[in-house]
Amino acid sequence: MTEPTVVVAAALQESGRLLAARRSAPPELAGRWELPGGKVEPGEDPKRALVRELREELGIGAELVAPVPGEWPLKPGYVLRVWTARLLSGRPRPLEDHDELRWLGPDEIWSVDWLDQDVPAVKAVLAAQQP
Ligand SMILES: Nc1nc2c([nH]c(=O)n2[C@H]2C[C@H](O)[C@@H](COP(=O)(O)OP(=O)(O)OP(=O)(O)O)O2)c(=O)[nH]1
Repeated sequence: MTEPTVVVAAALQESGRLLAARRSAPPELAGRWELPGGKVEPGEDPKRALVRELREELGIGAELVAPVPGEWPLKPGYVLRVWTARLLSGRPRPLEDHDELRWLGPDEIWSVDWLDQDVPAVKAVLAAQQP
C-alpha cells in the first residue's frame, strides 16, 4: 500500500489568537475555513514544507513551535498533521488558496465554518494549550 500524502498545517498564534484561513478553491472546499498549510512534496521534510507553504500562501516568515499530537484523515490518501507556530516576519496576507484570513480569539474559535475534517485538529490544538 502506498503511504498517504501528508498535508501539513499551522496553528499560528499571536496574542492568544489563532489564524484561520478561508479557502477559495477547489469549489467543494471554497468558503470553508482551515489551518493554512499544504502538501509535503516527495522527499521534503514536513516541517520545512510547512515553513515553505506559510511563506508562499501568506507571505510570512514563521517558526514552528511544537507538533500537535495526532494525525487526521482528509480525503482518501491524505492525512493532516499540525504544528503550533509563531510569526517571525511579515503580516499574513491571503496570497494563494485563500480569500480571507481571520485572527480568532478564544471565544471566536467556533465562529467560522471549519472544514469538517479540520474540526478534530482544531480541538486538538486547543487541548494542547490547556495548562
Ligand atoms: N492546507 C490545508 N489543507 C487542508 C486542510 N484540511 C483539508 O482537508 N485540506 C485539504 C485541502 C487540499 O485538498 C489539501 C491541501 O492541499 P493544498 O492545495 O492546500 O496544498 P498545496 O498548496 O501543496 O497545493 P498544490 O501544490 O496542489 O496546489 O488538503 C487544512 O487544514 N489545511
